[in-house]
Amino acid sequence: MRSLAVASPVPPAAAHRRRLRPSASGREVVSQCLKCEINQDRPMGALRIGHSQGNLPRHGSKNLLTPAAAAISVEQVEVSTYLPKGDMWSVHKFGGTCMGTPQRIQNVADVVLGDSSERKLIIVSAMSKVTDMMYSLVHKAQSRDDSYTEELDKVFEKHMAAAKDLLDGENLARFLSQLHSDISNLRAMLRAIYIAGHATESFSEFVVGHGELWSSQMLSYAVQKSGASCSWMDTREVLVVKPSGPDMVDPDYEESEKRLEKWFSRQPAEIIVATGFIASTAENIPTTLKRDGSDFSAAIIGSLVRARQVTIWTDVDGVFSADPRKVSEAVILSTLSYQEAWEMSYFGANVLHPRTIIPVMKDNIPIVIRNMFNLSAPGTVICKQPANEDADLDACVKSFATIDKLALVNVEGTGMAGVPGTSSAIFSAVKEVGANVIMISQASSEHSICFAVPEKEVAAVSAALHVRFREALAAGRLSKVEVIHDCSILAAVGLRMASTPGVSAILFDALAKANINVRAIAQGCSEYNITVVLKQEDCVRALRAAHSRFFLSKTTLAIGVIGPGLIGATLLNQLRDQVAVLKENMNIDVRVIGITGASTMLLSDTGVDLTRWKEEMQKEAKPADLANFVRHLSEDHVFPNKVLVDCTADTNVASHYYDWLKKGIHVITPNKKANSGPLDRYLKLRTLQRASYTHYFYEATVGAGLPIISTLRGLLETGDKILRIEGIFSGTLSYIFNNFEGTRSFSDVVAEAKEAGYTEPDPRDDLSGTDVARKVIILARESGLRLELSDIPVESLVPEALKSCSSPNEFMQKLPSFDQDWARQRHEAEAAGEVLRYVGVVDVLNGKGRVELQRYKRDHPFAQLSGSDNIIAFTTSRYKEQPLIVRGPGAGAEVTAGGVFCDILRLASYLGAPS
Ligand SMILES: NC(=O)c1ccc[n+]([C@@H]2O[C@H](COP(=O)([O-])OP(=O)(O)OC[C@H]3O[C@@H](n4cnc5c(N)ncnc54)[C@H](O)[C@@H]3O)[C@@H](O)[C@H]2O)c1
Ligand SMILES: N[C@@H](CCO)C(=O)O
Ligand code: NA
Repeated sequence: MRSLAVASPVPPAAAHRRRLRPSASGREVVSQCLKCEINQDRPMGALRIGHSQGNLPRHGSKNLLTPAAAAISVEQVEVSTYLPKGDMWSVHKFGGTCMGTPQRIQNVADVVLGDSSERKLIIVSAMSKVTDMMYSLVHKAQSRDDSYTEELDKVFEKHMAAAKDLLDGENLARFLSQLHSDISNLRAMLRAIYIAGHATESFSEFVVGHGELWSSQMLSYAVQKSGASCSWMDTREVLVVKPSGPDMVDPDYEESEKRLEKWFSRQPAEIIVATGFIASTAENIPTTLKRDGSDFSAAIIGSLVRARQVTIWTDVDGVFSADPRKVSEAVILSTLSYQEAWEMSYFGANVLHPRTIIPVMKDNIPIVIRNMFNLSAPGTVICKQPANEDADLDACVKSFATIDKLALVNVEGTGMAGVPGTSSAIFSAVKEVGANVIMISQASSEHSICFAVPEKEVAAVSAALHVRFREALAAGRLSKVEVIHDCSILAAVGLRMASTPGVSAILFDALAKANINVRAIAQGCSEYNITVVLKQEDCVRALRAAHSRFFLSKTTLAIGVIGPGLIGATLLNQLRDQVAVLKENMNIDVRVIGITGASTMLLSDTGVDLTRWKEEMQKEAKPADLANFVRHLSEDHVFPNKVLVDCTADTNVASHYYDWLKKGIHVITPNKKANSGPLDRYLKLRTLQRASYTHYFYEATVGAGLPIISTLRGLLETGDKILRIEGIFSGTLSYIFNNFEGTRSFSDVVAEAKEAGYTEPDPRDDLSGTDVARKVIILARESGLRLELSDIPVESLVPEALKSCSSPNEFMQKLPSFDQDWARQRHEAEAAGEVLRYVGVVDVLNGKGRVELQRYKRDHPFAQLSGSDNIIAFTTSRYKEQPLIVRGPGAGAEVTAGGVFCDILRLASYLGAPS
């Protein structure tokens, strides 16, 4: 910690002897005549000050208003108390909302008293809305609008009411007498402005500064009530500033420090409550610190006393990692470097104005942003970044910000390369039309240069460039001056970011995965920001994608479940039981943000409560509308990665996969319809999948949760050659023939399979062999064969007479009449020492597939199955003598939903989740 800069050589007793008491009129601190003071120029001289009220003083030829609109006389006394500096001081600034009501002012007093620092300097803004009221008074008076008088009355009443609530006894009387006097001075002054129809800058600055005078006096009395030693400071006596541009001032530190020392020598209280916002010029004309003035006051004063810390009290918990209105998952940052705070405020983040940071930055004084209305929030500390802070990649990025309503201008042509002066010519043309260039990017080939300007300025810029480069364009040295409208900037802000390998990769990867196109990129050498230009319509999505990649769990998936039937519902329940574990162990944040059935749908922005999705579905659901459902998933939420899980058996739903993938929505499904549908559609879908960053997984379409598709992929991708795939692919038919024994009837066993959840929604899809044929086609296509479903000869087990049944129920009712036929077939096989098995074959060598009922000897592996077992044998170049066999339950709710869940995690890991 820093040591004391200046210690007091004078014992405290001496200090108190010289201290000025509050004047009879109620001013806690009596103003000194600054002009005389300057003339006398006695560095350590303290002043004894007389005080009279009501007159406007005259200095030289100028009609001046002293800080408190009070005329004063000055006489000298010797210096007795020096201003101590350093760690003993803490500075607090309370904004207008913190001072909004008497109760809040009392809360502020309590916070001040609760700070155990040895010395405290408290800077306050005017009560909320008062500064605006004061500006409006001036505005009305100079526009000769009589109503300024009523407005002045309101200002008076507001402060009187607040004071009556907050104070009592002598303090109240003092405050009210001062308030009366100030208001009557203001009335006179506003009258003068009204008559003149004009207010000079110093007149209006004088008027508006009263809000701070009153709020700070009330606070200082409130603090005094507790018996604490507290003085009130009118910072116009201390803070000296000089104009440094339109609506900007620079502090004069040296002069301010001198004046502060003198002020302190007269009032060496432990707590000083001071006005924010107001100051005076070197000529002692009252002025203000302009926008965000009180923060600036606090920073300057903090620097003058070399404070331990400056705390800015406001109504938010601290500085957010992104605009919380756009990114609901934005987090409060615990620390920020001064430069990061600078960058962020440039991008419009509600941080401190950059100039507020400068005074404290030079002394490395931390600024803490705290919430007055949530004292438990630790806030954000803005300080010098410790050099040894661990270089965690993610920690490099502190926040994201966006700027909308921009246009990119692209100047292109071969005549630019190696020609010095082109960029100067471009930007001087831009300057002539007064446009503000927000970002510039030029690739080193020098054939083009592009820059971003506000959309409203681009027409003028473009016209100016066309005029400036008319000849170059005509001669073809420049090929075009192009404008790209409706752009936004996304900026990532962070110290060391630009110099840490991998940060931009993560950023661009997140954008790519969210399917966002980047139009231009700029990264300064300043290390503090990477700027990308993108289409405005993509901007919020890009912001969320980038933000969630760096700030949320590493991989966030927003899921839409279509078809909460047997598999869909089971999946939702499995997710319910596992999401917390995934978040904790794998950093995967899974949110189901929509569920749609055939008739109703449930939408959520942040995630359905999976413990009660069924009730919600009944209570909150809207009529199902797939287009709206998909729109919700692609637009209405903060999550960058979206996946639709199709748990229907619907061909129509499957026909949308292509469009969804194109929109950047991943697709996961146990529905076989897309992969076994028309070949051209299938190929189109797969081509798109391969060409994009969007994923399509369908492991559960074959063998339910068994690793069939992934095994086949593994073989193919490592260069093995598939010769033949053969197996029992139907859980239903496996179950039926495994259990069709003894005295049991065929129809009973089918009903059992249906009951167990093995069958398709319509069991005829299983018995007809269609379901198996679809699986054969899926594996055949996966192996490279270009077959249509109709190319697969299928032996159907559905009796001809039942094919036309109108419903699955009717079919099930009529099935028993065919039990006799089935019993006969089975007995014939048994007599030969064989069993019936329904198999599918992909004959890759001959480019064919088939599905048929076959008889196998009792010792054949296909005869050894039980339950709903699937068995799939891959014969390949590597597995030629003995096939690679995958066996296990190949249907049923839990295993199928488990297979779909597995695909969801596969997706998460493709998107960057840890393995
Ligand atoms: N059951 C299994 O063992 C198993 C195994 C592997 C694959 N599959 C496949 O899983 C899928 C679901 O099977 P299931 O057994 O859960 O069937 P199911 O009939 O129980 O569920 C399907 C659900 O989808 C709904 N639905 C139908 N059309 C819809 C639409 N257009 N929009 C929204 N919802 C719609 C239905 O109302 C129903 O709730 C099927 O494609 C099936 O082939 C099932
Ligand atoms: N009905 C199918 C579900 C698995 O795709 C079966 O029985 O195998
Ligand atoms: Na599978």
